[in-house]
Amino acid sequence: MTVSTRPAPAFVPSPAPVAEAPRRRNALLFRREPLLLDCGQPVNNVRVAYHTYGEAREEATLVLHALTGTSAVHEWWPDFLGEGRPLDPARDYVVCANVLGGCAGTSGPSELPQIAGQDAPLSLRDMARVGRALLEHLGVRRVRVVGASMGGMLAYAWLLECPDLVERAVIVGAPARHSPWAIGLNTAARSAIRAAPGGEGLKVARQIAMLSYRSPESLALTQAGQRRPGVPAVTSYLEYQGEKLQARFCERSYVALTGAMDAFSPSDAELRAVGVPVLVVGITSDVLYPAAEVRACADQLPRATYWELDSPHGHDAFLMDPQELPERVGAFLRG
Ligand SMILES: CC(=O)SCCNC(=O)CCNC(=O)[C@H](O)C(C)(C)COP(=O)(O)OP(=O)(O)OC[C@H]1O[C@@H](n2cnc3c(N)ncnc32)[C@H](O)[C@@H]1OP(=O)(O)O
Ligand SMILES: N[C@@H](CCO)C(=O)O
Repeated sequence: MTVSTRPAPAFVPSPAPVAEAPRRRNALLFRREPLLLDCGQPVNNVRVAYHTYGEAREEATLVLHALTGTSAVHEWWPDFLGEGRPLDPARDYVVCANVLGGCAGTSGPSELPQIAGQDAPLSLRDMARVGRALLEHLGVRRVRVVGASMGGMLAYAWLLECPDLVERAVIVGAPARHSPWAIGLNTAARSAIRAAPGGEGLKVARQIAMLSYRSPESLALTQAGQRRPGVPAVTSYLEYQGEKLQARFCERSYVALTGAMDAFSPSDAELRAVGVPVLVVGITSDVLYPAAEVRACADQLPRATYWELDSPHGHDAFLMDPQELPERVGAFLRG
């Protein structure tokens, strides 16, 4: 593994946003042959919601979103997408799809099989196979993959499941497998959902998760003191974040996607067989996926470059405080 210590190349982002309002589209896939899920269940007619940016080409950059993300990259990663940025629609064909089992347009648990009255478990490899079908639908033959958080774990799944398609990958703030700590946090979140279905549990799940997406230092910087008399700022912050997620996300998707992440467990041999260059980025204050853990996974990849984003803001620093991350990613993608 190479550890990158070089200063990033000069990069001057344009202040201009993406020019046209991008439109979400749907593709109906697996109409004839079903998708065979890893759990053994077949699924026909999988709807995939996706955004594209730039002119259609046979080579694309595929962006993989995080747990509660959507295909609308322009909404959640503006530092990365746009003129002069690492994903530049004037130069690149950028594709992002909502994952199988999500709740932002792609077929979710209510449209997928059940086993013994429970939603069938989904895997990250199932999601990669659906992504491959979308690329075929779009006429894309080769991709550079960029994913953060759950999207980073999904990038590992792409490397293993579709090695013929991926020419390089960027993995930000993600391990190849969940630690007991990460599974424990998700277990507590799912327990909250099961204990209080209908929305209250999802709010608690988000509060638990938010603590793992920030850091002690970040909360000390942003949520010290009281918001209103007698109410610690962090308490009202977590309550508000719980309300916000409950308004925009689905608890069955939350259970399905966290379950898929927890179950993903590629072998060391699979990781050692990855043949393409991969940029792996750890975040110094990430308490969910500590940088050492992210780096240890990079160590398994024969052609990995590792770099660390130095931020006090924890796991979500890739969204809140990316600093020179866009330049690093842009330079790596350009090869
Ligand atoms: C790769 C991917 O796909 S990532 C997917 C992207 N995910 C999303 O876009 C959805 C998830 N969003 C997030 O995780 C966050 O919004 C982030 C990381 C993007 C930004 O985090 P932050 O800068 O801390 O902003 P965050 O949204 O957490 O908090 C700010 C909000 O909390 C409110 N707030 C802040 N402090 C408090 C407080 N003490 N009490 C109550 N409310 C508070 C603010 O008023 C603001 O409200 P608004 O959202 O209505 O404007
Ligand atoms: N905060 C982001 C990243 C979590 O991994 C999300 O809600 O999807």
